[in-house]
Amino acid sequence: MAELHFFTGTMDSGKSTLALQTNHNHAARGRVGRIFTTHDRAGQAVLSSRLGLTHDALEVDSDFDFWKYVVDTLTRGGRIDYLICDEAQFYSAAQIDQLAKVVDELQIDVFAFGILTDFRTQLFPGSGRLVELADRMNVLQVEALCWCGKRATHNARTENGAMVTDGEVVVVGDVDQADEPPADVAYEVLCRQHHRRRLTAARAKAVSLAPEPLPFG
Ligand SMILES: Nc1ncnc2c1ncn2[C@@H]1O[C@H](COP(=O)(O)OP(=O)(O)O)[C@@H](O)[C@H]1O
Ligand SMILES: Cc1cn([C@H]2C[C@H](O)[C@@H](COP(=O)(O)O)O2)c(=O)[nH]c1=O
Repeated sequence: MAELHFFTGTMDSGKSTLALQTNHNHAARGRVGRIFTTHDRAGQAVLSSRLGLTHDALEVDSDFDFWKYVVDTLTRGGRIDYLICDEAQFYSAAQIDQLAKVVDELQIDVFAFGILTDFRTQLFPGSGRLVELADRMNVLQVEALCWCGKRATHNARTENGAMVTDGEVVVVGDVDQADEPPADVAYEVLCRQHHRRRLTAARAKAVSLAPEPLPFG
């Protein structure tokens, strides 16, 4: 039986790497797949992993119809055994419904990868629909870590080094590896407590270096 799989984790937890590995393993056994992504950091129509691997992909724009694409391909004699769908948080709820229909009606496996929540801690529409519809939901085993050492569960956005909670939902960017000077817009993965307190690594460092008044008069 084909299934709709959803693999999720924070930014930088290895989702795109796993997407490429999944494709590699299925292709190595002679299965024929299609790779989709949207708004990848590396540009249009490419799926990229921070480990350096990339693969050509089909770019999913807002009016792309997965059901129509697959049915058209099969009707023209093409073969599709599975779909790899990266950055699935950016897909619309309707596109996730199309993926579920592809699984149920055409017995084609779908492997979707994406972050659950945005920089405001709210579910992306595509991810929310995947949580509702997926046969299997898997949280990535490689844990991204907050600066404090706890498991990172949230994606923070920083602007010029300061964490923000207002702005456009979709802004392509990368995790800020303590860049100096900080990027205009970057991301940092945090545990919930430090996301709530807006305590990024840079701010925690600044606070810890601030001179402390002695407890004497
Ligand atoms: N230089 C490196 N050496 C080993 N692992 C790395 C290196 N750079 C990145 N990684 C691994 O790659 C992961 C990010 O992979 P990626 O697939 O791009 O993540 P995601 O798609 O979830 O944002 C990191 O969590 C880390 O485990
Ligand atoms: C939290 C958040 C992220 N994004 C963007 C930033 C990146 O381009 C992708 C996530 O990619 P990754 O492979 O999981 O690192 O999403 C965004 O647009 N809005 C957000 O709130």
